[in-house]
Amino acid sequence: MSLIASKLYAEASGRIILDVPEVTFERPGLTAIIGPNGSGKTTLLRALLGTIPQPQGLVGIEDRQLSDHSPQERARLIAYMPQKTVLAWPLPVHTVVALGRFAYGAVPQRLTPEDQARVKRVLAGVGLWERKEQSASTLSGGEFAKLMVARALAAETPYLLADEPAAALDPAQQHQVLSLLRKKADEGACVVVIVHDLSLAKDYADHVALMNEGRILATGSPTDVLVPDLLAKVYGQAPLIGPQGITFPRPS
Ligand SMILES: Nc1ncnc2c1ncn2[C@@H]1O[C@H](COP(=O)(O)OP(=O)(O)OP(=O)(O)O)[C@@H](O)[C@H]1O
Repeated sequence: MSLIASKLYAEASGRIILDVPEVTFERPGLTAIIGPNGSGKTTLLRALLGTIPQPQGLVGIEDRQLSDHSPQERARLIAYMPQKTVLAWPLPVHTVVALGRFAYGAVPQRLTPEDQARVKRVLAGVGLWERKEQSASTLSGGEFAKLMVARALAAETPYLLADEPAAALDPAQQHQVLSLLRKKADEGACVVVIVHDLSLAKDYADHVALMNEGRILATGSPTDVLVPDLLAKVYGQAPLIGPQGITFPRPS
């Protein structure tokens, strides 16, 4: 089982911002999408989800076109964590996570015992269970990012697309969040996650897709893709790759 997309394409302001003839994301598995700012990572996820219309493009999931699934089926199939989330109302933390159960017919004030257990489990998993009554609008940036992870995990979808879920987090919390996503993949899901920290890609991903100028330049295992020559092509300089991680030297 997998998510297979073909002929994904987008232009903006007369410029090609996405051109992906074919890409496959394995299930189970965790794929890290890496690439410099503006290389098309978010555009790729949005094209997969259909929020950027794809007249020629095809996105197949579980042997059917994503567009053939009803909205409720889609919500049970694929969860999306956007890079920026704005909450319309100052809802308590536990209610925000309960929203992740909507596809199962949950109403926040009347959760089934199964919904309640799931909400508790995911909030505890990101260390926010004690904050369940706090208004989500008062959480710190990092706490809010973890809340979004909890909401996505509450949906229990076999596919999860996450756009920089670790960007606002301190190093320890980054590992906590990536570990949760890793666990989801180990439990059978297809997790596609955009990360900027190449060490996280190396530590947690089964597959890495390297993007540049709207195209996927390379895909493969972290060992295949996270190599100095390839990375230097897109980041402009070769990183230092060692047991402690992948870092870029100060520009001289
Ligand atoms: N609606 C739009 N109009 C004009 N340009 C756009 C539009 N949407 C995206 N772009 C451009 O497309 C390019 C790819 O954007 P995208 O958000 O996919 O990059 P990214 O790799 O996710 O970047 P980052 O790492 O900075 O989040 C960028 O140069 C962006 O400015």
